[in-house]
Amino acid sequence: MSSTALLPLYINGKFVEGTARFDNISPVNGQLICQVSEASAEQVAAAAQAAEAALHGEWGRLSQPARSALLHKVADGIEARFEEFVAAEVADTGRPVHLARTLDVPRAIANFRTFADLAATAVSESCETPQADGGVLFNYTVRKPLGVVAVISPWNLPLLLLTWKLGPALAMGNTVVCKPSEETPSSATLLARVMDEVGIPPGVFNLVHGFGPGSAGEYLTRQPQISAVSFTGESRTGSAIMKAVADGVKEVSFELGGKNAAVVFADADFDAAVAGVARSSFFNTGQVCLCSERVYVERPIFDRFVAALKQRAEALQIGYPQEENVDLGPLVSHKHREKVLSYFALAREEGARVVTGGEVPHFGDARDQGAYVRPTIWTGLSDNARCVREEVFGPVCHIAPFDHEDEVLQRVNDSPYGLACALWTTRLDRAHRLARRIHTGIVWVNTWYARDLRTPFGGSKLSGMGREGGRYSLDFYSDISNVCIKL
Ligand SMILES: NC(=O)c1ccc[n+]([C@@H]2O[C@H](COP(=O)([O-])OP(=O)(O)OC[C@H]3O[C@@H](n4cnc5c(N)ncnc54)[C@H](O)[C@@H]3O)[C@@H](O)[C@H]2O)c1
Ligand SMILES: N/C(=C\C=C\C=O)C(=O)O
Repeated sequence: MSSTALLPLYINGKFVEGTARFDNISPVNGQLICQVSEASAEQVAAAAQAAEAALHGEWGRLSQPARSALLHKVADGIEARFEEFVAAEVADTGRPVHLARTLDVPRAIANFRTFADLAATAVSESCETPQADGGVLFNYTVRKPLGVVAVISPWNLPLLLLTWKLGPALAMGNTVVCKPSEETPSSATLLARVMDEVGIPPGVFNLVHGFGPGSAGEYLTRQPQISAVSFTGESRTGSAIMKAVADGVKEVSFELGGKNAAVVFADADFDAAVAGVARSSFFNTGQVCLCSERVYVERPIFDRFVAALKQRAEALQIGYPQEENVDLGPLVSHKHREKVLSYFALAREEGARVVTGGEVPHFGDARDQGAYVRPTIWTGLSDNARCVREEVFGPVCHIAPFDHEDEVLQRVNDSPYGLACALWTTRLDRAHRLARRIHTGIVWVNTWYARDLRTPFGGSKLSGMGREGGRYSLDFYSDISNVCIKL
């Protein structure tokens, strides 16, 4: 993309420029990728008004099969532009090309197809209530659109997480105003082109770019037409959004931060556990809410595990996105790297032993102007250390030994977050027993980030509110009514 290009907004079926603009900078080499339109408060309001009007137009009259068929066309449109979406995601995030090709873009396609089909095949509940007079009440459930949904998404899996919300929101007949992260505007803008080409009616899908507080994100949460906010991002942002929509009592679905644990028992398949924890700690340069930043290893194998994970971490290839065997790209921005480096410094202050990493790699080429860090492993910190309790959101984990099942369960649950946990053990009786006692929304056993889109996804405590996935998404993105008929 030319550095003089300007990414537009998409409001009521038209591509328009914002009243201001901001730079989109490559995290690979610090170069300007393009400029991005920043939506004004008036433009965000226009998008919300267009979305409300569209509910009462052609879109509101479409049957469920017709709506689902249109969403399959959106998926077809993404497929037709597959490499363009890969390029957009790679440009903004610096991720390996092979990761965008195997995760981000395929999941965007799956998100639309899965929820188009789930909505088209969903059945509703009914029940009969005998009456004292011999009559019967016949009850049945109806799912109606919520209305206008604000979709606010983060930068770590930009297209995947935007479409994870868009798929069900549109499938259930809502209209949307989307505000992707200021760090990753490109793939959302390309999606607007697909929506336009497919013929999604004007106002059904709207895209506004900008920042959070005092910008498009905050403006969007304060629009009276919004019926619900589906947000993924930091926990403190979730709190701010909750305050913004409180007066209007708007529904919210929050997928927030995490400080997830991996627990490796001595009976685990050792090589599988090492490979699994290397993936769960360093995947996407540690920029996944589900990553394991806390690792607990049963004492008999602790030293051997630390040495093996160190070897794995040091073998990871840090490089340009298009390199065949690249494992890690940069962090998403210099600003985010400053946050991660601040935790690298804090860990030393808190007394960590830096097993590997903890610094910026030197390449001797353009990547030195990027936002790279080395994959990092700490040991030796107490459970109360900030680096063990606070989300870093980078390629880093702290490994601690444990001796007993009840001890490690207490330590895993001793967190203000409750998103995910990965257990590595061949004792499946123990895995089942622990899984129901771990306070997270997701527990993986001998795997990590394996996803079935029909399952509930979300976290407890500071990790979120509500569940999305399968029927949970159909329910969240619906206004559910009971109809009761006296027969
Ligand atoms: N639970 C999950 O499924 C999940 C998934 C991905 C990321 N995350 C979390 O997201 C965070 C990283 O993403 P991020 O840095 O983009 O998060 P962030 O909260 O800084 O920003 C997320 C989005 O919210 C917008 N925003 C910020 N402040 C806002 C406000 N006051 N009102 C309205 N919108 C606002 C941003 O512009 C962006 O589009 C990490 O904490 C990570 O754990 C969670
Ligand atoms: N919501 C999902 C992933 C979240 C990743 C967090 O960074 C998903 O896979 O559907």
